[in-house]
Amino acid sequence: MSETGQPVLHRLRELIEADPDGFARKVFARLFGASPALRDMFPAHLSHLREAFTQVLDHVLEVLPADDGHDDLIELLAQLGRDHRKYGVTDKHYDQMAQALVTESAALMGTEWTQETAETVAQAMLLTTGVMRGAAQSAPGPATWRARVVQKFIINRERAVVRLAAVDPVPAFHAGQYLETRIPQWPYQWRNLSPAIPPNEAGELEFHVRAVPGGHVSTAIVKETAPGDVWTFAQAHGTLHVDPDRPVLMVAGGSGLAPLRALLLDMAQRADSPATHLFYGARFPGELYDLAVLRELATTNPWLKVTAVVDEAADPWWIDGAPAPAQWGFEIARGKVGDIAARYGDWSDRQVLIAGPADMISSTKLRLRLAGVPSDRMRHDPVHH
Ligand SMILES: NC(=O)C1=CN([C@@H]2O[C@H](COP(=O)(O)OP(=O)(O)OC[C@H]3O[C@@H](n4cnc5c(N)ncnc54)[C@H](O)[C@@H]3O)[C@@H](O)[C@H]2O)C=CC1
Repeated sequence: MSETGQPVLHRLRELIEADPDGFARKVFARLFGASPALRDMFPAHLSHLREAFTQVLDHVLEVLPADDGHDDLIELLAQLGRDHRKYGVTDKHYDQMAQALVTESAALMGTEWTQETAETVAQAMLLTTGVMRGAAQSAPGPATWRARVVQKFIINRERAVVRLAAVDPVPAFHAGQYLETRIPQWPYQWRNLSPAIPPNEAGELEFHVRAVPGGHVSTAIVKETAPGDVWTFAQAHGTLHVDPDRPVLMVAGGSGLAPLRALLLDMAQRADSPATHLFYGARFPGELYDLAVLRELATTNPWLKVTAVVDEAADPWWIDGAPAPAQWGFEIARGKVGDIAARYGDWSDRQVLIAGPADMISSTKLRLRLAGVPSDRMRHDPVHH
């Protein structure tokens, strides 16, 4: 960035900050005016999109004139470019976006818009969209791929297990990662879902889903998904993994078991799996439906130990006829799964993997840190509150 460029981008940032959403609205109006078909690729309500857009733009205008942070900015923009492939965004749209950004910046800067200002702003916007476009172009594999629902099991009124078979070639991903997922009932919504089995050559996928209160997509999966539905997947993300040279502590809350289960199934196929203790928590005994599978895994894999944890001793009326978890032979503790795990023993030499609801992840981390586990040895997926 040239020295004269710095104040220009600072000034533009300041002007946008006065009404970021208004600026975003005008940029998108211009963009969708140039490419009406693009509007159809996004959800009906664009407030989230505008919010994400203004955050990124603010970050760009802050970091570009700064002395450092450029590498992280480039990586962020590259990731954003790869993320946008699933919306059908093409090269032409990046040109239109850069143009819309420059035109709206000019309108906002009014009399401050000189030839030099114009050049600085155009350069910044072309760099931003150029990095996104470049990353999208060089991303390996297709933007999206599909799989068909072949089976669905209703566990109880809130939970279901869904099995799918891929209809397209499956891009490489690892056990423990999560996939950007779209279901036909909510065609514009993407959600991150963690497969509960490792990727395999047959292209089989399995998901364990709880209909979270107010969650449209998870509720549709539990209530409406049926064999024959075609789901669309985009990128795989996440860095949950097991290092073979250190014993493992896993803490799973509810459907957070999914990625850890995929890792355990993967570990069961290897010879060098480290000693692993899994704490599997649910609110009620009747929700510990996966203990049968874990029993089988633990029986054939002596490195695995499982402790089941429940919040409540008895099931509510709506959990009816679930098998009693004691029959699987695991110890069953009562309390919050993270508290029980932290109190159970000395984990200071362990690598720790945590998955589950956001509050469960943060409280489990805190407990374990107080119990002597270094933070940098605990892994979990990004948490969105
Ligand atoms: N990769 C991951 O980390 C995954 C995360 N999830 C997340 O899990 C959630 C769904 O899980 P559910 O089955 O509904 O779990 P749930 O609400 O039934 O809770 C299950 C366990 O988490 C513990 N827990 C819940 N809230 C807690 C809190 N505030 N503090 C401490 N412990 C708490 C409970 O004690 C229980 O043992 C969704 O929000 C979903 O996004 C789901 C799959 C994968």
